[in-house]
Amino acid sequence: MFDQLSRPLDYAEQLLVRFAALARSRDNRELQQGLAEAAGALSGSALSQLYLLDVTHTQLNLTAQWRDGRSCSRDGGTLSSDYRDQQLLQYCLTQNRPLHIDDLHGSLYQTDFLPADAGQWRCLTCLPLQDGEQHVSGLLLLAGRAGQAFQAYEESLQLLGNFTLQQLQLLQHNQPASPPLPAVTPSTALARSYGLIGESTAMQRVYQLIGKVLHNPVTVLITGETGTGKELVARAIHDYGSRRSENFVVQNCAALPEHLLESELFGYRRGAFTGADRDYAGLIASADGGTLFLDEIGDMPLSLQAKLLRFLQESEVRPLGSNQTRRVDVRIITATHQDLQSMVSKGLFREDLYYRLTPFPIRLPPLRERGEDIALLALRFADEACRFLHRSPCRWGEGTLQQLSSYSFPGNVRELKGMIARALLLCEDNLLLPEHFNLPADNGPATGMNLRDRLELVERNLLLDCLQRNQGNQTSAAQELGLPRRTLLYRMQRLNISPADLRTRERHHVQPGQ
Ligand SMILES: Nc1ncnc2c1ncn2[C@@H]1O[C@H](COP(=O)(O)OP(=O)(O)OP(=O)(O)O)[C@@H](O)[C@H]1O
Repeated sequence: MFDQLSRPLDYAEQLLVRFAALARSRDNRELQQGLAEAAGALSGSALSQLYLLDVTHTQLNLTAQWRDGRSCSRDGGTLSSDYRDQQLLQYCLTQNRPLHIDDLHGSLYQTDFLPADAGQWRCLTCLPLQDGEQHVSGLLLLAGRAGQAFQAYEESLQLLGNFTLQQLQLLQHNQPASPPLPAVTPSTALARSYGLIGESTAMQRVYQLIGKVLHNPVTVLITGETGTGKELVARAIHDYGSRRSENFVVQNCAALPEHLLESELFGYRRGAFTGADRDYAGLIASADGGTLFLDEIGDMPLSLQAKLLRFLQESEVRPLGSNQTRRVDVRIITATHQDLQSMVSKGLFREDLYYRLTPFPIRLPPLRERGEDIALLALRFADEACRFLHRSPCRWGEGTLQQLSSYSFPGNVRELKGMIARALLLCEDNLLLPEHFNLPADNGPATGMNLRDRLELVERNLLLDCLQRNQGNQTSAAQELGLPRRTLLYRMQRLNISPADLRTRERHHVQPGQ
């Protein structure tokens, strides 16, 4: 474990001291901060961060940070981040594999979860951490401004991190139960809601549908706008179904370029392509006996769709570079915010795959169709957040919940959850008032576009601007954006940007900057 270190005995001694200090700690925050500090001090990294998953395992929160020799957990206001937008963090969590990046400038991954830094971050190591039940529940991240090798610390810091997570679990078990929620009496409906919040008729219908597929392996397609809880439903089907003791594996099909997605899903043999330095079984094989959740299935490239269809028909995988197939028993759940049927009619999605994926669709209603759930969700999220922040339960000022309930939430439940977390940090004396939610005066669904559509529009315009500035030269545009060229091409393909778009734009627009 210590063979790559220059002074292994000194290091082992310091490591023991840190283990002992963490074992003595009886306070959640102190434990988390203690781990971040220990990881930074032991590895000599300029930055160390600890991320922990919330109880639903869908939200990743930055809970402790140690930077340049001091703790700074409160630096950036709220430190929560939705990890689905952070491919690097998501990769380590869902694959349970450490990731080392020596040169962040040439990397494919976004790293905007790192604090802004004048000197810029050069290298990074991200380690998945497991709790007492061997579930991946957090991440320990190290970053440096100079080229440093953190690999040597991987094993020992992972042990220290796993130990800390187990200590946190022990502390939690010993804590008294939190007081009951005001005004919300748990109803029988909640008991049948598979961990999801909502008592509206629309959500009751969703619970009924979930109940129908728990104990059979039918393929399920979950549709709905962004942030409506699609992944949560997929997890519920797995967690409450007969496969719960096996793996639940998640892959976002929009998160990786085609060739990477293919090798992630189907695996590869050593030497199958440059960089394949070992055998890798792939996600489908690792979900054997369990469930594979393919999010954003509408973004899966056509050639890969053919391969997925073959897998669905034959239940066999063949890793890249291998001529041997392996039989697997995997339940597939897919999700999309797109209209797959119209994609089929436009030739963007295979019709045969569409029929294979949709024997049992579940549509998740947007929050504006179940306004009566908003207050319930808000109360529960506020309670969870107070517990997380070690505060007593908050109070709600007059009219606050009513005002919240009349907002149309383009970002759905995710937006509501973020709003509550922010309001709790802004409020005084634990009293939530309408002004803490920063709701726009007029919030009609005026544009008809949801958050994702709006973000895509911004990204599309940004890429077109940059391409136009570089006279359509993709290499220079990629350089200006600090992206590898293949990432730029991949994003252009996703956003349907073609040379014709650029020509049309040139005819109708003045040059950017003029
Ligand atoms: N009914 C619900 N009860 C409790 N929490 C919910 C519910 N619906 C969504 N959430 C929370 O909202 C956030 C977004 O949920 P989730 O990621 O499952 O949505 P999604 O539809 O898969 O989003 P995307 O389309 O962006 O992938 C998560 O933090 C999740 O825990």
